[in-house]
Formats: sequence, C-alpha cells, structure tokens
Amino acid sequence: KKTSKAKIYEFPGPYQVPYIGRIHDLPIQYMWLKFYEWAKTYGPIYQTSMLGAKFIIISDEKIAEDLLVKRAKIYSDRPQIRSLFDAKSTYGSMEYLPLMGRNKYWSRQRRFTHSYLTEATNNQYYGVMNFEAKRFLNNLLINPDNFGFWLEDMASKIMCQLTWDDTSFSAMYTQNAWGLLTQMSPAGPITNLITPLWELPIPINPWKKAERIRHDEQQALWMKLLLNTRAKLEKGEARSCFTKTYLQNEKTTNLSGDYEASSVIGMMALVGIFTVAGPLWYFLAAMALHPEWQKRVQEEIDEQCEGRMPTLDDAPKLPILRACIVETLRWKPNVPTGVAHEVEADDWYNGCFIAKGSRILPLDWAFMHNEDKYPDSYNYHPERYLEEKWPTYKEPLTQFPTVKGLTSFGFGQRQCLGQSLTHDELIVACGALCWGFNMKKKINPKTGKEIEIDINKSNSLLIVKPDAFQMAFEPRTQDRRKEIVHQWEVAEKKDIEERAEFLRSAKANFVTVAA
Ligand code: HEM
Repeated sequence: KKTSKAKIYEFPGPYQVPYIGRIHDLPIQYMWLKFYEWAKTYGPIYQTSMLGAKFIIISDEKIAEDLLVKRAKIYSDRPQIRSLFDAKSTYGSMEYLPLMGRNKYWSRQRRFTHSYLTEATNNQYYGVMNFEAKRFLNNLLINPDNFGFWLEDMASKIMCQLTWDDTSFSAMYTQNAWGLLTQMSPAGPITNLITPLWELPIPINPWKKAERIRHDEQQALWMKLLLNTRAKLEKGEARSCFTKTYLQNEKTTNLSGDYEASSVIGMMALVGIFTVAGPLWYFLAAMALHPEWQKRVQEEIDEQCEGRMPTLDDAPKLPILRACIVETLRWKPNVPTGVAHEVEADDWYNGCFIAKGSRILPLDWAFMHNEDKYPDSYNYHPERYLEEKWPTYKEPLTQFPTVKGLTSFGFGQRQCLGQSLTHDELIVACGALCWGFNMKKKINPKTGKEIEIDINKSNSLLIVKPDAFQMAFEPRTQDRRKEIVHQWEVAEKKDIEERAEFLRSAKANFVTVAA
C-alpha cells in the first residue's frame, strides 16, 4: 500500500470486501481449516479482517515465538469478546482470567492461579486424581455406554474437589463450563461475529438478555460456594481446598475481596473441565482405532507397575503411555485456532506493518500439521517420540515425551497455567483406562459389524471435543474387573469415614472452644 509519505508494506492475505472484510466466506464450522487453507496460499503470516477487526494469522512456530514471546511486552493483551460483559475487565469486572486484558487484575490473578495450581501439583493433587480415576473405572463397569458423561464428570469432579471440597454439583458445573465456553467462542452466539448486533436495545436483544441470566447465575454460584466455605471454616468444619486456603490468607493476598476471589477460583475450576476432557475423548478414540498401541501401553503398565493401576509416581517409567497421550494432543489439537493475543502498539515484522489493536492468532492446527516436524501429520504415530529417526525424538525418555511446552498451550506471558495439571490428569486417567479395560469399536448387534468412530466431526467452539461416538469397554480380565470394584469400594469407604471423622472432631473442638 502506498501513502503520501512512505511505502507501508502489509502482510499478504485474501481480498477484503470493504467494511465486512472476509466475514462472508469464513465458515463458523471448523474455522481453523479455512485459516489453514489460506495459510497455504498467503504464507506463514498473513492478514485478514472481519467488520473492521484486523487478524494476523501465524502458522509458523518461529514467527509465533518472535512476536508472542520475544516481543511479549506489547503482544500479550487480549481482544474484546463481544458477547460477554467486560470480558477484558477493562471496567473492573475481574471475572475471566484467561480473557482479561493485560491489566492489574490479570497480573494478580495469574500469580494467584499459578501459585494455587503449583501447590496442588507439588502435593500430587492430594490424591484427588487417583480417587476420581477409581470412581471413573467403576462407573465404566456399571454403565460403559455413558463413558462420555463419566469422563467429563471425572474432570469436573477433580476441579470441584480441589476448589471447594465438594463434588456433588459436578454435572451441573460441567454445564456451566459449556455455557461460558459457548458464549466466548466465535462459533457461539452470532453477536461474536456480527458484533454490532450486541448493541441493539435490550428489548430487542435476546443475546444480551440470555447472557445477563447466564452471567448472574454463574457469579451467584461462585459467591455461594465461597460463602459456604467461610461458614464451614468459622465452625472449624472446612476441609482443605483452594477456597479455604484463600479464606485463611485473605488478609495477605492482593485480591480485592470475596467477589474477585470467588471469580478467580470459580474460573480455575471451569477452565479445567473441557480442556482435559477433550483430549480424553480423543485418547479413547485413538485406543479403539489403534489396538496395537493400546496393547503396547497395557504391556508397559503391566510390566512397570507390576499389576497395579499406575499413579503419578510411575510416569517416568511409562514413555509409551506418555507418547500416546502427547500424540493424541498433536493429532487432534483441542484449541485448534489458538487463543488470540492483541497488540498494544504499532509494530513491524519482516518489513511489514502490524497496527496497534491487531489480533494475532497462533494457529495451532497449522503448527501440529507441520510436516517437517511431524511427518505424516494426519496419522497417529506415537513412535515419533520413541524412535530416534523421527524429528521429535528427544531423550531422556524418563522425561520426554511430555505435553508440557506444546504449542497448544500458547505463548509468552499468556501461556497456559494448567500444563502440569493436564499432564498429570491425563497420565492418571489414561493410565487407569489402559490398565483396566480393553477399548474397542462397538459391534452393532443387528448387523454384527463394527460401528465406525468418526473422529473428524467435532464442535467448533474455542475448545474442541469430538461429536459423541460409541465404543465398547471390556475389563481386561475377571480379576481386573474385581479389582476395579474393590479398589473403588475401599477408596469410597475411606473417603466417607475421613469426612465423618473430620466433622466429628470439628464439632467436638467447636463445643470445647464455645464452652
Ligand atoms: C489440553 C489442555 C489445555 C490446553 C490445550 C490449554 C490451552 C490454553 C491456551 C492456548 C491458552 C492461551 C495461551 C495464550 O494466550 O497464548 C490457555 C490459557 C490458560 N489456561 Fe489452559 N489449556 C489446557 C488446560 C488447562 C487447565 C487444565 C487449566 C487449569 C485448571 C488451564 C488454565 C489456563 C489459564 C488460567 C489460562 C489463562 C492464562 C492467561 O491468560 O494469562 N488450562 N490455555
């Protein structure tokens, strides 16, 4: 483009229709595929726009590093999400850490979240993951056809337990997570794409009315959960959880009070559900579609864990399991468009101009299909981390492969805070599944033929999971079946007793103190 003063070069990109840009032919479904198709025409960094918002799409890891990591100082803001109230917390709403602008709320909540998650990781999640994995396996025995619900419920229960020591509302909380995920996704309400619709007056604005209800219910729940914990704490009846830790330290944190604390804690729980459940869905599909890898993982677990269900301590001894998990995340990246960063100042890259306010999209789908790094990228090859001839092979195998550091977790100052939790939960859950069950395609009882699993169909929200499919779970042996039942009975009984004992001694202490 030429101006009167100087030549300003811009990145190439598809032809832009005045005002609307390229919104008319950008499909809402599988948007990442269209972005990737354009990358093949316009190169590893190109630009497009939608209703005045400029997008710069990156499909080369090095360019993403150059901008989002090396120049993080001005590349770490977030774009506004139209269909949420004050998603960036510009006006002090303090509600959605991952969506906040680079402001003081983001900075203190990021520190808070990092510290709470690190503490949980260092304490191996207080045994919560092993406990929920045992429940999950037992549920699969009782009703294997409901496996999708069980796995999402496991992810939800783990987060609810860690944050509030209460898993009773986990199914409802999964629904809440779905509500927020839909609301923030380009493929959610139409107001995220045709943004001016959001400004219609309230009486003729169904989107704003619906969001008001969703938002208020979510905030009320978060506050109720915090207040419940405070009431228990006052009676000495609160067991360990993130909310209790906050309440015991509230005077020394730099959060502004209960509203902010309930939001940052509630958000931590929400964000940990579909991020982990999505890869779990795909892992199941991978095991059913690749029985040879399932067998290798099972043999590794049997040998290394001497017959017991694996725990986190076994992770270094289980490179094949880790390879299958990492390859699942690569094969079916669950945040395929990446999460956009917004640029805070005008900048130049490779001689091209990047205007302040541009949205930078690190297209994870493209990173994961880089044929130089991941040859035969559309197929499932865990051996790419286990055999020296592949470019991704890395030693020591006690540590690598690992999901930590994958491009899927984003870049720079905004990089995901849940990498260890994801790593650990996938090891525990996938390890437990392979230990307990043979996972297979289901047989149609009428035709006697296998029911195909279509892993190319998914939703198109920011965090993706496959469309529901059917598959079969068979306990590997009769002994294993008994063990699954037994280990859950023991764990559940112990949990009930511990809770009752805690309450008894809390009540006794309370009476003594009161007297
Ligand atoms: C496979 C699992 C996961 C994937 C692929 C994933 C991916 C991402 C991505 C792409 C971002 C944005 C990074 C950027 O802007 O550059 C992000 C941010 C974040 N993630 Fe994750 N995530 C996962 C699991 C989790 C879990 C389990 C938690 C916590 C329980 C979590 C907590 C967060 C938080 C708090 C942020 C916001 C960071 C910020 O904005 O400063 N994530 N994640």
